Amino acid sequence: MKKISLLGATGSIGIQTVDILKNNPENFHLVAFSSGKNIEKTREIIQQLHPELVSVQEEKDARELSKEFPKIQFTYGTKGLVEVATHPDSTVLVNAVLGSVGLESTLAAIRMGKTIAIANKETLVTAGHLVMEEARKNNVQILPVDSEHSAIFQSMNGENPKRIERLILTASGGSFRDKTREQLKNVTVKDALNHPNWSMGAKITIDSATMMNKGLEVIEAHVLFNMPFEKIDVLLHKESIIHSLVEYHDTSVIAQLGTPDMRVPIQYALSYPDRLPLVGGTRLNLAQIGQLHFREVDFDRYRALKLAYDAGKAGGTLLTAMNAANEAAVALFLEEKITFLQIEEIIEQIMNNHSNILLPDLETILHVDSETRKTVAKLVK
Ligand SMILES: NC(=O)C1=CN([C@@H]2O[C@H](COP(=O)(O)OP(=O)(O)OC[C@H]3O[C@@H](n4cnc5c(N)ncnc54)[C@H](OP(=O)(O)O)[C@@H]3O)[C@@H](O)[C@H]2O)C=CC1
Ligand SMILES: CC(=O)[C@@H](O)[C@H](O)COP(=O)(O)O
Ligand SMILES: [Mn+2]
Repeated sequence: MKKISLLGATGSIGIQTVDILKNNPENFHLVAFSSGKNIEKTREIIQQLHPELVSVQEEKDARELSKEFPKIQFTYGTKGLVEVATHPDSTVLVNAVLGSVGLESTLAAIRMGKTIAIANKETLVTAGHLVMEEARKNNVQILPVDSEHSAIFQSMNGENPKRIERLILTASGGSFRDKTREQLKNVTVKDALNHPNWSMGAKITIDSATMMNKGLEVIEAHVLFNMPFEKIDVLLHKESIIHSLVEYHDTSVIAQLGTPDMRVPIQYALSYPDRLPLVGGTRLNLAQIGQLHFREVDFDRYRALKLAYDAGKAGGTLLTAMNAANEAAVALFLEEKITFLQIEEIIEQIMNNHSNILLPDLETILHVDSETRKTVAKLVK
């Protein structure tokens, strides 16, 4: 029986994780979870899985819930995320919270020796070197949940990492993959939220449309698999059936395939090194699909992807600034305060004006993160 702490239980990844836990009560037990502002969903999860500790975003919600559920302990805010992540009874942390707010709790859980199943890519982008260094020191495994990284992880199983020639991340191209840059000028939030293959949270769906999602994933792959950026490629593959590939030095290419269903990588990270049957999973029928398509990525069309490679190669606080600028700009786009193309313009402006600090400590990262968000807010006023 694995005992689980879950950050971001009310989100897209969180809800799918909860489903897996519900379907496998003999394998997993939810000890503690966090949510944000969705109190209805928080109640539902409490009633279904009876955790010991729950953290919400606002203090007032924690107070209200503790009246309703007197046997459960409630906490809130950033300290609440840390309390959930470090609950003494859990051995695994599933980090499915959105954004760099997940950083401190991840580091705290690693210091407690917990296995980390990580969907929260912003944490790995903003402070990958700190996370991996802490994991090494504490002999902790960081297991990928992101579909591409899970595919790479599965394609590396039993292989010697020194024999890898390159990692190939597949990209669907997002909601606007068939549009030119000219056509992107007038796209709406509603259009951008219409991902062709995946049903996900709003922020990552916009990231897919700008291709910043793939940029964050290139950096995530560099961090998780210790691979230089020159050996990480992106390949457009509109069907999202091949979830990513690893090419070896003997020219062999090993990939992981499947119908687009995030429950597969989530469950694999939870059951690793075993595999469990997926309740309600859809089997891949390649004969029915008939054809898969591949295309080289155009860095002029997908400027955000180029910016992410640039930040990745530079390293340091430029990564934090890029990530925070993206988080802030996407939030503004979702509030209809800026246009779609302004997202990458803002990121580029922040990156151009940033004085980079290499190998930053946690305090520096948190400072750059919050200052960048303030600068973006001022730029848009
Ligand atoms: N969705 C997907 O299929 C995939 C997602 N990922 C990554 O997983 C992470 C989560 O994505 P996704 O599930 O789509 O996101 P969602 O927006 O659907 O969910 C985010 C979760 O985080 C909570 N949350 C947001 N802000 C805060 C905050 N400030 N404090 C505490 N909790 C907060 C939300 O709470 P509430 O809703 O209650 O307010 C919710 O539980 C992201 O890093 C994303 O890139 C990676 C691969 C695929
Ligand atoms: C499901 C998942 O892992 C997402 O990150 C997905 O990859 C988004 O798809 P694209 O970024 O390829 O459009
Ligand atoms: Mn992904």
